[in-house]
Amino acid sequence: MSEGEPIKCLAAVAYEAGKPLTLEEIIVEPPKAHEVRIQIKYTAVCHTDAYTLSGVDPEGAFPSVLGHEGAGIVESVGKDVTNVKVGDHVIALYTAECKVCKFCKSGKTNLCGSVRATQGKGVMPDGTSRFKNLKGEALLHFMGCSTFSQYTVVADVSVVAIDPSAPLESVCLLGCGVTTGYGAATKTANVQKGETVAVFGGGTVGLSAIQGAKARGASKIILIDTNDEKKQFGEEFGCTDFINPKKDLAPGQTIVEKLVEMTDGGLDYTFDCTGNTKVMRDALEACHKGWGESIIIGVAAAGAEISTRPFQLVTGRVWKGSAFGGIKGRSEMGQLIKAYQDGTLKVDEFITHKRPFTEINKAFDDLHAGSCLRTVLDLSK
Ligand SMILES: NC(=O)C1=CN([C@@H]2O[C@H](COP(=O)(O)OP(=O)(O)OC[C@H]3O[C@@H](n4cnc5c(N)ncnc54)[C@H](OP(=O)(O)O)[C@@H]3O)[C@@H](O)[C@H]2O)C=CC1
Ligand SMILES: N[C@@H](CCC(=O)N[C@@H](CSC=O)C(=O)NCC(=O)O)C(=O)O
Ligand SMILES: [Zn+2]
Ligand SMILES: [Zn+2]
Repeated sequence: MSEGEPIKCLAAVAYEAGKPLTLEEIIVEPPKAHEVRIQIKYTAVCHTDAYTLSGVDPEGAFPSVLGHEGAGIVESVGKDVTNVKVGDHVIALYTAECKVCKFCKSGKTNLCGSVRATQGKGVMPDGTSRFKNLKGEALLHFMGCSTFSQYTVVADVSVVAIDPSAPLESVCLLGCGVTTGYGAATKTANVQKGETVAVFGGGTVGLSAIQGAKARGASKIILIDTNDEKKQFGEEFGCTDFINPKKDLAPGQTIVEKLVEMTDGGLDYTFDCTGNTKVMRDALEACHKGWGESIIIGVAAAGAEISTRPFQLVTGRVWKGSAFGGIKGRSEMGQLIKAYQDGTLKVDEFITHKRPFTEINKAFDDLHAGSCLRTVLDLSK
């Protein structure tokens, strides 16, 4: 029984920006009150992990244990934890849901204020870390999850129990990418039957937005990606058209002009799933005058800013953002799991690569290949 005791296990530690992760044994302390220790079984690598490791995230701090798209089994719980118990199958939530804070009670957002401040500093709500290396140096947490470790500790508001029959190897993707894109289309934008949609960036997030738009019966779903390999993926998830702006535009034509021409004046909804601020501008300006809404999902580096002519907004286009697809993790994850089990939500189709945990640095390399959507790492290997 490891309950109440520190656990020594394998983790991938980010010691320095821009450097590979170091696979080493670390010590994971037992959970304190309102904390949960999870044995992580599977984790995927999201573009945001690479973004933070690259050093451009204003909240990125080192040394830390990255990873936020993971699933596992509760090993032990601290005092006063009531929402999960030992043995539960769980998904870690980088967007907490406490159900009692101003945000949670507002009915207007899935953002939760309960642990966000300490989460952004890489510590648990009491201001300390549960991770240390074998030299005794504290290691920071990441996004309230730190799934690149065989064991992690999270706040109780940052974890949801799921149906144990759902394969953890697949549903770990609901911890970020799939939920984010699908929710952005079905919740944040709330796309309706017959509406038109353009998605910039055909990674897991963009393809999930396409999947959500298709589920809602969108009449036209255009995927824009600079990589032709994404056309086939786009079609598999439901896009009706594909544009590679590097080669599919007429001489002198802009992507905005092309999209406006294809949609009788512009899109009802556009989604940025690239993190590129120039793309964000195009996505806004490709919206229909009077009502088109552009949803920013992509994460941009420290110092990057968006711009457009205010006239674009004066004339009725709307700029919005979406975190974790607007999904409240503890209340709504069950519905997504069920949709996956019913076969109405594609998840397995995003797993293009599988690797043992010890190959985690190769999984970061995989991200740069057009053929890779997600690499799932098995933490038992
Ligand atoms: N708001 C939120 O809650 C979340 C945000 N994110 C963010 O969403 C973004 C997408 O994540 P993910 O799907 O994992 O990332 P990927 O890198 O897998 O997907 C991005 C896609 O956009 C393509 N792309 C890059 N530049 C352009 C461009 N100028 N025009 C069109 N397409 C382009 C990329 O092509 P290529 O590979 O050739 O560069 C790639 O196919 C990231 O910024 C990530 O950090 C992720 C999860 C949650
Ligand atoms: N830390 C960054 C911002 C990073 C960011 O925007 N994260 C997204 C999730 S990305 C998942 O893969 C998000 O949900 N943000 C909301 C939040 O509360 O963090 C910075 O400081 O710019
Ligand atoms: Zn992510
Ligand atoms: Zn809350």
